[in-house]
Amino acid sequence: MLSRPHGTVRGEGVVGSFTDVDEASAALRAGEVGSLTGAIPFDARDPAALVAPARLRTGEAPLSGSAPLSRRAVSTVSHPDRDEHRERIAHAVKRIVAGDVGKVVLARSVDLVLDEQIRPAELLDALAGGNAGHNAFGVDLGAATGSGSWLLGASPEALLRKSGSTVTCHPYAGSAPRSADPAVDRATADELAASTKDLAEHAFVVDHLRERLGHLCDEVDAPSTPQLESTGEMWHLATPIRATLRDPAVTALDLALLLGPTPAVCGTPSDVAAQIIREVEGDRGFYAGTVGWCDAVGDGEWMVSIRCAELAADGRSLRTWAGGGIVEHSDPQAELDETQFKLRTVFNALGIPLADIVN
Ligand SMILES: C=C(O[C@@H]1C=C(C(=O)O)C=C[C@H]1O)C(=O)O
Repeated sequence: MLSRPHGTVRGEGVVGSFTDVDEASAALRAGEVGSLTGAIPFDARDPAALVAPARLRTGEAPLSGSAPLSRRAVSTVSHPDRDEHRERIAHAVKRIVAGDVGKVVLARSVDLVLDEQIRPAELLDALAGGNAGHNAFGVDLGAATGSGSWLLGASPEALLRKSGSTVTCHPYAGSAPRSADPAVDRATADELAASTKDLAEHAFVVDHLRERLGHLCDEVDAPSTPQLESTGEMWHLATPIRATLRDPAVTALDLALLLGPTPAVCGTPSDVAAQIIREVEGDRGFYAGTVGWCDAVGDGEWMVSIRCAELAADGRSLRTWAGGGIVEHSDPQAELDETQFKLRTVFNALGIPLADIVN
């Protein structure tokens, strides 16, 4: 299920499931399945959770959402701890200065155990209620992987949307926290829009998308300056990109594999950044991959899987993540703080104070 400001897409029933993205793509192309929905991990070679639903229901209004839940955390542990995350950032800055990589996105995860079980639909509604666009997604990972877990989130970032020969992307990169004080909130946003460090961090993503889209599209239109956009918790720099495919038969799923993971969640050059992330963080699972859908004619929408959590089959254990782009002028403490603010999306939906993180 994907809730977006322009409507909701819901897969109902399962007629097939795939852990191999290429097999899924081939089945769609051959007409063996009518549509695909689900999640692709950060490393697309790892098992995906894609299903062919019996029915793809489109065109419903965005989820109206609910108030936050009011759960308590029995335990809340961060991997790595804050000191180590700062050290990792300082080390990444050294590698950037040494010329090994231009940008790399480093993330940390937080494991929570709740006092009481939650149902995936409850968390989905709370996530949708936490942002003005009612962005939210929920993917049953068990349908393809057998794990019985769900990936649930409120990502504001569209990797791509494809309709006919038109592709739009809406990358986010460059971040600052929202404030309850309107004057502070505005000043923070203005500072972000003028920050050379954040503009540079953002440009890596737009350059990547221009280059990748250029392989398949005649025209790629993007404004030269990003715009400010907000979620309930964060301000971001965002760029609306629009391109026209030479061959409209290219599917939204093909495009998701071509475009992601972008330097908003990986880095530049992509292969070097991905290697650093694997060495430093290990396996990211479904975090920073993509979730979405693709129909029989290849239209669809795929979101970047951030501001999300994996809810285990027991309904009480969750893992959430937050990361940030590291560039030459990144400050380890500011980057650590940024991950704290980003973690609020899931913590706020659960009704758990961030201060509950023990390390
Ligand atoms: C990596 C995350 O967010 C991404 C990184 C951003 C940044 O570094 O400024 C901004 C938005 C997202 O593209 C996350 O939320 O975990």
